Amino acid sequence: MDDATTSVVLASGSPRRRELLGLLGVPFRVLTADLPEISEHTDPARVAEDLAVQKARAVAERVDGAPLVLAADTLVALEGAILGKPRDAAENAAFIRRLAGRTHEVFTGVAALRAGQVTSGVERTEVTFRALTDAEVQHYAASGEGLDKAGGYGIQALGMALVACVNGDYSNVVGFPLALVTRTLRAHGVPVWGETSGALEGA
Ligand SMILES: Cc1cn([C@H]2C[C@H](O)[C@@H](COP(=O)(O)OP(=O)(O)OP(=O)(O)O)O2)c(=O)[nH]c1=O
Repeated sequence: MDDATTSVVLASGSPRRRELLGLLGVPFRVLTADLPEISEHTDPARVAEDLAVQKARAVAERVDGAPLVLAADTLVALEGAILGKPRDAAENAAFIRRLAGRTHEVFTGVAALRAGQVTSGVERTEVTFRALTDAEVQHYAASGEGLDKAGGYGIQALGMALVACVNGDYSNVVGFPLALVTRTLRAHGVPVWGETSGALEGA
């Protein structure tokens, strides 16, 4: 397969997504587009998928040739409410207080677009926070770690200390569900881990 059909553009400014896509051994470049994260949907799974498609489309408009443009969007849902990124430390503390002692869902939508053809999917993981004291909530919010993250926490760093249990794909919580991304890349003919076409038939 030549380079034109296997080249991948990651439509994301997230360092986590860059790192996780790197684990799959897929060469890629990064291109981002600023867009307001607004969806006409209300169901969290549909919102995450829709925003991923919007991000992929916005970047695809700016690329030459026909690379595969890959985008993702992560959000946290608690009892029907969607928690995006907190505006400041006070809102971050409010998010963490709401999540404490409860189970919430993390949805990441993944979209892949090439030459106007888009495929998309969504992954869901349940995360349960342990009960937290007010001092713990304040300590975490003051760290600033959660400010650029959906739900106001990062499970891959200090936020790990808030978590009692994870049910589902861990990489989905970090923002890039590797099993779904692998399936998506293969469906578009992009080899993962240096495999040759057909080497992992049916995987
Ligand atoms: C819940 C959780 C989210 N996150 C991150 C993943 C996403 O980067 C971010 C959610 O915001 P997104 O809007 O999904 O992504 P982004 O703005 O960081 O990057 P881009 O749109 O350019 O791709 O929250 C973690 O890193 N750890 C976590 O535990």
